Amino acid sequence: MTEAEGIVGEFKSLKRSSDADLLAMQVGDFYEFFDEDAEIVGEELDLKTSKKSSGGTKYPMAGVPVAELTPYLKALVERGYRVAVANQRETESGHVREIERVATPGTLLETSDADARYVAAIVDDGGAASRGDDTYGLAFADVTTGRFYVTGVDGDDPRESALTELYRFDPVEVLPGPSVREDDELVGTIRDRTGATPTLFDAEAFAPGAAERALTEQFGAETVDSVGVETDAAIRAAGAVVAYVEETGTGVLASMTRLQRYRDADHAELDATTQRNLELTETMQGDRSGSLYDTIDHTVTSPGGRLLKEWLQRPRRSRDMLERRQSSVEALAAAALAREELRETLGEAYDLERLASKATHGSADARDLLAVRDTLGLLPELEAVIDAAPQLDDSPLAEIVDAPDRDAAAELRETLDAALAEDPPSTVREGGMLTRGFDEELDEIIERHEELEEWFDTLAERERRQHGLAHVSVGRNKTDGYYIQVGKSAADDAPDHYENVKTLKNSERFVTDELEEKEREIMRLEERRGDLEYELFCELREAVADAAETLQDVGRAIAELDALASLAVHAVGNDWTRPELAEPGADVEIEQGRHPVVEQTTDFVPNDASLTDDRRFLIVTGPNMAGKSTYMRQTALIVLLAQIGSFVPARKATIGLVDGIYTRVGALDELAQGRSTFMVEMQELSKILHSATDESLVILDEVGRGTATYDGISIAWAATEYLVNEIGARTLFATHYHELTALGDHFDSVANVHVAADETDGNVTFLRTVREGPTDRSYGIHVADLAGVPDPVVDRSQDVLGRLRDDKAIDIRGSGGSGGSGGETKQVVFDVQSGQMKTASADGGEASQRDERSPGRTDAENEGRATDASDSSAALPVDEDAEAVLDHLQDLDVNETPPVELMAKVQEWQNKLND
Ligand SMILES: Nc1ncnc2c1ncn2[C@@H]1O[C@H](COP(=O)(O)OP(=O)(O)OP(=O)(O)O)[C@@H](O)[C@H]1O
Repeated sequence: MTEAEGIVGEFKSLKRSSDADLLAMQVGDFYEFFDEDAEIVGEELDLKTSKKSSGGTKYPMAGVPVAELTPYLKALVERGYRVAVANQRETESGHVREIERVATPGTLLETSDADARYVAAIVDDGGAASRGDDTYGLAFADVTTGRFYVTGVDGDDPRESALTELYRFDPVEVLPGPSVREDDELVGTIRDRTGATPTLFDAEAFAPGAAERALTEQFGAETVDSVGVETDAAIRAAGAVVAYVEETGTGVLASMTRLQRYRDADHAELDATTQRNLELTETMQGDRSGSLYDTIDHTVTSPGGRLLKEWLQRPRRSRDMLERRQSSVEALAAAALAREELRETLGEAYDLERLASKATHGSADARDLLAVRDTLGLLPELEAVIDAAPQLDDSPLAEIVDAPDRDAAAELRETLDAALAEDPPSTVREGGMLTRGFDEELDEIIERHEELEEWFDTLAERERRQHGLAHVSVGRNKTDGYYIQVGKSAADDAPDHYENVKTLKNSERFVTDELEEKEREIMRLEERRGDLEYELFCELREAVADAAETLQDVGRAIAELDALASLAVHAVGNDWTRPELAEPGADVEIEQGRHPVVEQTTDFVPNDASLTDDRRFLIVTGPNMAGKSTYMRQTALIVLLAQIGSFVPARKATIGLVDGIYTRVGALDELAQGRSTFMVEMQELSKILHSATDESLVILDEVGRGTATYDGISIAWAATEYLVNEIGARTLFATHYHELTALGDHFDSVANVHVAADETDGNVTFLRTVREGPTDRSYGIHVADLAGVPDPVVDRSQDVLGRLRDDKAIDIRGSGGSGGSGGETKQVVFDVQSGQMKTASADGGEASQRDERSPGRTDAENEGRATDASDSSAALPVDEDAEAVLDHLQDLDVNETPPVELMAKVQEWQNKLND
């Protein structure tokens, strides 16, 4: 077998032993890909492929230098490949190659972006699903920082809760458990919502026994017990993630020191839809810029930024902890100079969590350790800044900086300080990383090395003097080693013991025995120095890895200070105030509140919002574009900000804490996912009606808009009753269905407000002011005009609207309209009973039969009269069919009928009436 055959054969058998998509195998100074892998890599990365002969066959081959593997690996993983990496080791019997790791999206350590990279596992509690009370277990590990979270979700809609958790962590790779992987729809939704790559990991790893073993081995049985990972599914998910991280060989298990179980009782529920609707981390268009996070983020470190984002996505419910954050923000807001000093110091911090993780998997170099040293060194500085400012010193900030194990941190810092050279190279094998005085043997080597260097440095001068040589110099290069170089003109004077090794155009190169001996010595020293330094460096790196937990604590303290300072900066710069926090479920009262994002770019008109016992449910009306959505979102955002411990954009605010914020806002285009907009709207409504409690905040924007007017009104009406009677959530409900404002008269806790607009001589001015009571007009046509709808259409709609208002028949313009024949003008009336247009005779025909007191209005009539629900059936025209429909309607229990069924029924009745 030739060498090449051997290598391709070895490649293939290694490849077979792994389930990776591609294999990069080290062959000397290169990582090589062969055969199909070479073709894929060549194509994906635009890499040149060559041919390697093997057993009469030519195989494609592509290679990258060992030192340059990282960017290639990253690019391949980002394109969705799992890449196994086989390294070459020298043994007495030759090269041995073994797969040491598999790089996958979730275990790719070589990342430069600041966001966390989670690998997640999701486990379905098996057979329980059929009993309708299934539980999902979820685990998340960020291999770049060692963070590890685990949870179990159940409740009414565990599937949705599981998806919400996944959306929140936004993993890059997901390991679906055995039954989840058969659930194509779930796996598809996970992929759609998170963009994570699903990986089918060994089903065995998800088995309860194996998973529990992996978990206790990693974190210790006591930790697992005390953290209370009680559900089987959670243990299975967590165990599988541990096993996966171990199997992919990243070597970061050691940095996963803490198992964090988060309980939902600690957090306010904020589902994926609401996070999107409130544009927390990206806008509805998917831009980061213009999101709440983007607006309020003034952090100066990436861990600080990560933490602030996490706070926004996971608001808290504990008043105590929030008030502590508030006090810190308040102190930082008051002490401007100290705050800036603190931020300046924080700005020098490196990402300790990431560095700890790099140290544990052995990829940290001396510069990384220097970064650890310097960042640890910031702790006393931060403490000094806090100590020196009385406001800060009296605040919880002092405890934050004191929380990590300060002695351990100081000790590690000193060790690193005593060891590391000030400007180390990025290589770890060639010496130069450690400082003098750290190791005696190393010092001796360095000293002797310096002596020899000195000897070489002065050699030319000595030779010149001793042998009277002109034009002599001493140099060193890779091929010739050290040499004495003499200019051509003086070469003849070279002494006899000079041995010529090379002739160049203008000079000759010589060596001497002494020079060669010194050269051998300096090479020996350099090799020894490289080895010794590497050895000592590895010990040092291990000491850092051993202190991973301390580093994570310090990193966390720095992140927290940074996030709090960021909140203070924003509060001061935007005139925000500290909200008063009240009991869960208590009143929300906001004076002169503003929208935190819109106020950045607009001359914002502040508004009050008060959700108190006699007005827990606000119906918000007002013309299109008036500012209803803005008003509702700003209320939700102010509550959210209060629940991360931030100040809020308002003159004054009291926030009764919420256990969750639920929103149903606008129509997202989900048609791509094969669901109709109205179906999505109803699913979101259904989720809210299932999940909200009397401690929740609910924001509904135009529920029911996506269907026929009557269905819409009915659903909105029934949902309101349910929210008021059964749930009692604090709610803001914007609607164009003027009919709903009548609910204010029926329920003590329902109140009407409207966003005001002025109309003078047909010109509408939006006042952006929220006033009590329902609106009287809608101004939809004015908005159409603003939007550039052609004048004839705008004018014509004015005309139609006028006729509708006056209950007059409308003439159908043009010819060939439905029922029209050749150019003749027809008249129609809008029959409010059927929701249909009916052709009218010239004298008003059917129109005259209409019941003038009918309550229903069309969309275009929203500005119309309030409905008196109580007499709405009083004078309906009744024929046999209509009577049957009415009977059905009366018998129907709206609360008990699913929306889809309701739709079908309404459709059926309409058909009947049309017939
Ligand atoms: N209080 C305010 N001060 C200044 N500008 C505002 C205020 N409220 C809303 N706006 C601006 O008014 C515009 C319309 O607001 P918004 O979308 O909230 O209206 P809307 O009543 O919900 O409209 P529609 O009924 O058509 O959905 C937005 O561009 C917004 O920035």
